[in-house]
Amino acid sequence: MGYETLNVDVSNHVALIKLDRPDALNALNSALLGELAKALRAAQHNEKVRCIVITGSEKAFAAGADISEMAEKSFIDVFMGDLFGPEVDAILKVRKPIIAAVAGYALGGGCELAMMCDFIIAADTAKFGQPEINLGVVAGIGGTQRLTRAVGKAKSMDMHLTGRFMDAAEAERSGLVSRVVPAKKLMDEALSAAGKIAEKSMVTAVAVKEAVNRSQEVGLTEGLLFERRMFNALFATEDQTEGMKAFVEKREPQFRDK
Ligand SMILES: CCCCCCCCCCCCC[C@H](O)CC(=O)SCCNC(=O)CCNC(=O)[C@H](O)C(C)(C)COP(=O)(O)OP(=O)(O)OC[C@H]1O[C@@H](n2cnc3c(N)ncnc32)[C@H](O)[C@@H]1OP(=O)(O)O
Repeated sequence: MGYETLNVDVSNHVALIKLDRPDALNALNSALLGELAKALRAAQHNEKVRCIVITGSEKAFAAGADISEMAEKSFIDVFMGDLFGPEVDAILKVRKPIIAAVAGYALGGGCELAMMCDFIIAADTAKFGQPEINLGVVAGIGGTQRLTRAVGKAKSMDMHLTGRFMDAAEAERSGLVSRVVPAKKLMDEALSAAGKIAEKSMVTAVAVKEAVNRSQEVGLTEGLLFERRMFNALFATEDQTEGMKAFVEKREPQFRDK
């Protein structure tokens, strides 16, 4: 499947999706977003794919929505056209784990895209920001909500109001990213993590993703109940039987549930 604005490669049960608009620092225009939605749907439906990695270039994961494209839009265009709504639905419907491998700029929609992934591995060159205020808008696909949940009100308010960027070290300290690696090792680290996930039980990985995401949506009591029902349910799977039997028999499990 050919793409104009992405490079997609599937190997070792991992789909690597590389944003490829280098001249615009991977600015997220409608063409790229349409192709990204298509690539994510393809990865979700491809039985060979068990984990997804989204990355950009050394200089930019994505420098945000494409400003030149947005500059032409009116209120009616964005309000009645549900600008970016379908694309956001596309990524949030993906049940397989998605890792964001971020080097360089992840700004505005680029930071929001990374935060919609399940976790972020950052190069030491990564710079995160929600500088929409400079353009006369607020973040439009989750920046004020997900960044605040990730790093707390103070830092989120600071970044949204001043438009300042957060470097990789601050992003790790703040809990926005799960780990920081030297830029040259970013892809090795991200693909290694994705490979490890791909070796796990698929049904269990999907359950983990749903349970952890639910913690961002509900209170503790409801979240604990959801987790408990998910734990109970997995005892109905062959992977739970195989996983626990393999441990007792001191051998590697051979997971099979999709
Ligand atoms: C299917 C799944 C998808 C699910 C997720 C959906 C995502 C949807 C995305 C839309 C989100 C909308 C809501 C969002 O909150 C709104 C925004 O994102 S607003 C944009 C926020 N970003 C910015 O404000 C950053 C703008 N860029 C800069 O400040 C600077 O470029 C920089 C990043 C600091 C780098 O500076 P420099 O190194 O000096 O480089 P240049 O500025 O010269 O840039 C090089 C080249 O790239 C072009 N460019 C850079 N950023 C953008 C951009 N955001 N849009 C368009 N073009 C951009 C720049 O114009 C230069 O091009 P040239 O002039 O050389 O032709």
